[in-house]
Amino acid sequence: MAAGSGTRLGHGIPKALVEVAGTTLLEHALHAALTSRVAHEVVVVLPTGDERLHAVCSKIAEKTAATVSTATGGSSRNDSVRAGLAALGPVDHVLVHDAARCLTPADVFVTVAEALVAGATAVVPGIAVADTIKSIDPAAATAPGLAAAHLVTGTPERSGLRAIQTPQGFDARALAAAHAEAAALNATEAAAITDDARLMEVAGAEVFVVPGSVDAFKITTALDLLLAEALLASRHPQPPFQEYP
Ligand SMILES: Nc1ccn([C@@H]2O[C@H](COP(=O)(O)OP(=O)(O)OP(=O)(O)O)[C@@H](O)[C@H]2O)c(=O)n1
Ligand SMILES: C[C@](O)(CO)[C@H](O)COP(=O)(O)O
Repeated sequence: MAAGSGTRLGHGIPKALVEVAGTTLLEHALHAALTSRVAHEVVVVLPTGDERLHAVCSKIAEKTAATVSTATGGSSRNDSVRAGLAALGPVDHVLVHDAARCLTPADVFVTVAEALVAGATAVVPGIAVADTIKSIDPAAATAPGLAAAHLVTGTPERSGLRAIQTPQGFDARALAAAHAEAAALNATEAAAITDDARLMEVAGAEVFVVPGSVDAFKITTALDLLLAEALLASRHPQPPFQEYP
């Protein structure tokens, strides 16, 4: 998924085109996906008409035996996922990945794919939560003199929480059906669906969490980009990547 605008990153270009260690986020993401060898077909969902990102996909397509094609994303991540699914050929399983999580190690793709092959309908990578998480009611009135404060409504037990990442893996037909049902959601309901696994939960499917990676963080703000640069400096091989499986 590479059709986002990268507003929070603030580079004024699609986030997938932003570079880390001289290579675009998109190429980093595709490098991991292709290195994992779990996919024979890759559909890259891009912003409307961005030739630079199409050029990245064309360059990579020449270096891999996998089929690499593109689709045009929509105004929301869910719209973009639907566009990608529509462009995919007939498959049993599908992994949906955020290009923004471009440093996700290849073995996370393998872990998700293996769980699908073992029979899971929906599988997401996740990591333990380091912070204490509290729920709030954003709509509740704040106390006088506490304008920026929100009343805490609960503290879920941290051991029962996971920070969820991508790639998220699914039975392809089940995911397509869940997305078809989601088209009937109103804007508020749709905005509450922040990952594909939630759609599957709403559709009544069992969703399993498998181990993710701290390297699979989502590049959202400038701080994340600094972290990505530091992480890449510790990795080998360094980009640019010369070949793909
Ligand atoms: N309409 C959209 C929105 C998001 N995405 C993708 O979904 C992933 C997660 O989205 P996010 O991190 O929010 O990316 P942006 O939407 O680009 O970021 P922002 O919200 O800051 O604009 C990203 O890989 C992004 O490219 C997408 O394909 N289509
Ligand atoms: C799909 C996701 O990366 C799982 O954590 C996350 O929900 C994407 O959120 P965003 O607001 O669309 O970046």
